[in-house]
Amino acid sequence: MSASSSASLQNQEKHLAATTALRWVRDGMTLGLGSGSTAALFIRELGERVRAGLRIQATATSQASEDLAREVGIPLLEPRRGLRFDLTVDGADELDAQLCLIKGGGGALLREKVLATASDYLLIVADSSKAVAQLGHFPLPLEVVPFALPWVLDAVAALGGAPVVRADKQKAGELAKSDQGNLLVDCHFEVITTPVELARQLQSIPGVVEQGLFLGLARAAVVAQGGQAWVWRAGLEPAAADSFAALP
Ligand SMILES: O=C[C@H](O)[C@H](O)[C@H](O)COP(=O)(O)O
Repeated sequence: MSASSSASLQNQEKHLAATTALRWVRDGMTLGLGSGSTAALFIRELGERVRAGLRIQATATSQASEDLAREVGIPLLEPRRGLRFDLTVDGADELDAQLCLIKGGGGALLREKVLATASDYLLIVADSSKAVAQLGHFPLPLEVVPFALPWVLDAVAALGGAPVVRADKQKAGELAKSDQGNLLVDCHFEVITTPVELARQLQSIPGVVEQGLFLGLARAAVVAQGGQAWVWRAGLEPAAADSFAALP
């Protein structure tokens, strides 16, 4: 398969995952809006439903998703005490059969984890390339306070994570910054055999604001493969998404 037809299949899968998730959004819900290209497809489709009369409110996990939500007419809620989300729909960079995730490829891991934690239901939407037997091939992102960077790099290297400070793709010679103005470090572990232990070790490094392992947070994932959307739940066999009239 050529690179362009594989990218187009991946886009079709992302779109199928996003539209499948949309079927389970109900009037009156308060939603968390994820970040990245798959979540963006969901936000665009959600905007169409809002313009057709669906009543929901939402908070976004990144400035880019917030801008998109505003553009497509989704009513937005500012963060406030007591705010909870019925459902957050977000993408992932990798997911395994236990619904352990790597997130943050787009740098939005901190706000994504805040909203995931404030949500009653985190639903992941993904194309089939994201499903892996073991996490770690995708470099694990960290959000890091700039002052702490050298020592964070030392600590990650000592854990075997081959850290790379992320460059800004748009501005040559500059480093990428998160929405909070922090730096992003991608850790190349290749295989993560003990994610809980690794998450604890990374989170305890001073200066690491957040790390991209999302463990025990996702309730389900819609993984699209070709023309079929599957629902993944931790430890269960994937089931056809069409068999669920409401959130799985
Ligand atoms: O920081 C970015 C997020 O974690 C995204 O949800 C993740 O990178 C997946 O993005 P995409 O849907 O573009 O593959």
